Amino acid sequence: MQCTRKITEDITWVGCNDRRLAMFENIFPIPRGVSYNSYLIMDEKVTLMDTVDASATQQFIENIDYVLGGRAIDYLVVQHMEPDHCANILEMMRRFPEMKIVANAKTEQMIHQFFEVETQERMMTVKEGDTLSTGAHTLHFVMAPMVHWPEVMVSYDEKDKVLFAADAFGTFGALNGNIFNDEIDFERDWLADARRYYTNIVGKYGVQVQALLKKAAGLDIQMICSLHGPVWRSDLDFFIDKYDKWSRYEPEDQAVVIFYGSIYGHTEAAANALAVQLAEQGVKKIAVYDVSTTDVSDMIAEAFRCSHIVLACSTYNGGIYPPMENLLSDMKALSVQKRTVAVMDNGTWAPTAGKQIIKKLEEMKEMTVLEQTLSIKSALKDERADELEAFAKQIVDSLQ
Ligand SMILES: Cc1cc2nc3c(=O)[nH]c(=O)nc-3n(C[C@H](O)[C@H](O)[C@H](O)COP(=O)(O)O)c2cc1C
Repeated sequence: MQCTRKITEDITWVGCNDRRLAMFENIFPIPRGVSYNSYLIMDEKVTLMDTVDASATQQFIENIDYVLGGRAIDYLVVQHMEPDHCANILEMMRRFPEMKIVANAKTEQMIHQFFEVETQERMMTVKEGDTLSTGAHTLHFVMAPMVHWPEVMVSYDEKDKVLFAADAFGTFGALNGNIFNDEIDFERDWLADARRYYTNIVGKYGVQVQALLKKAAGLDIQMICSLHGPVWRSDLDFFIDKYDKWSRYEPEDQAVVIFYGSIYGHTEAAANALAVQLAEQGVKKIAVYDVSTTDVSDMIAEAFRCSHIVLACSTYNGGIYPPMENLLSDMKALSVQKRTVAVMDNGTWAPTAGKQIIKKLEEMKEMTVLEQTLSIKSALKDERADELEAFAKQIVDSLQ
């Protein structure tokens, strides 16, 4: 049974949903699944925009067969060579022997790396600024290197004013029939996953995302069709603003997130006491996470969202408690920067985690480490309430 939706008069979503995959890229948990989006442009010439993951081939074929109604595909535009989008290139080549692959030179090279295939007669190589007319529609190709991978390009359809955005503006989460942003409550149900997708997958490449946003600003875009998640056809500025903020590493909220790493619960108790102290001093919407039980991708997303981060950590074999060390190394790898950080540590004989955490923060860009640290010997005692209050106050002062 086909499962498609019309996006415009000529363009149809022929993508697929995956609610079976547990880990996207075999690393990110996706309890809400994911969609692999692909789009068919029915014009004088028929164009397919990317394909889908190998696991979704059967549904994908049913979708395109239905929309094609016996016609053949003339062009396959390959915007991104990650296997969740390119896995069906060979299948399309076999089914449509006259079909040309429209892609840039880097993409062609990757096709040969991934597949055993002869492309000489099949390639239509494009570069920045090139166009492809399919009849009423004209696609403009815009290179977007490292807006996830080096070969990435996006395509702008002049007629329907659609930006086919490759992985940009994507999100985790399978589509539940409602594929348009105005059919869902994006902010309530999708934003956290969109943030987690962006920050963990593209977060490192803020400079390249900024370059793409600048190029896109010159286009009259009425619709954004990403390779994952909903199609945007209204309120585009909401999502573009998020991308702008995330790629400039500006926090979305003046807010405090506490990440604690605790073996036996005493550092956890201190983190909870700090959260209460912050609340008493007027801070709202405080977030607290246990680094041992929270997926690091969720914490990265929260680090991008919040202006202030508290790291509270037990010392472990003379080092930083490993789940906290993992978070710190991910923060550095994904270029988390421009945050204010307060550090609290614990140790029963030589609490050194705090110093080591600060050293790691110094390796990141523009991190402001608050002067006052709080070092605990095994358990935080009531007699140190004033110290905890002062530790909280410096955070509150820096929030203003
Ligand atoms: C395997 C292990 C290694 C530890 N290594 C150190 C250490 O090197 N230095 C230290 O001062 N405390 C060390 N500790 C003590 C922890 O930091 C201790 O659990 C903490 O002081 C109490 O806080 P918690 O209940 O939050 O874990 C270690 C504890 C464990 C279980």
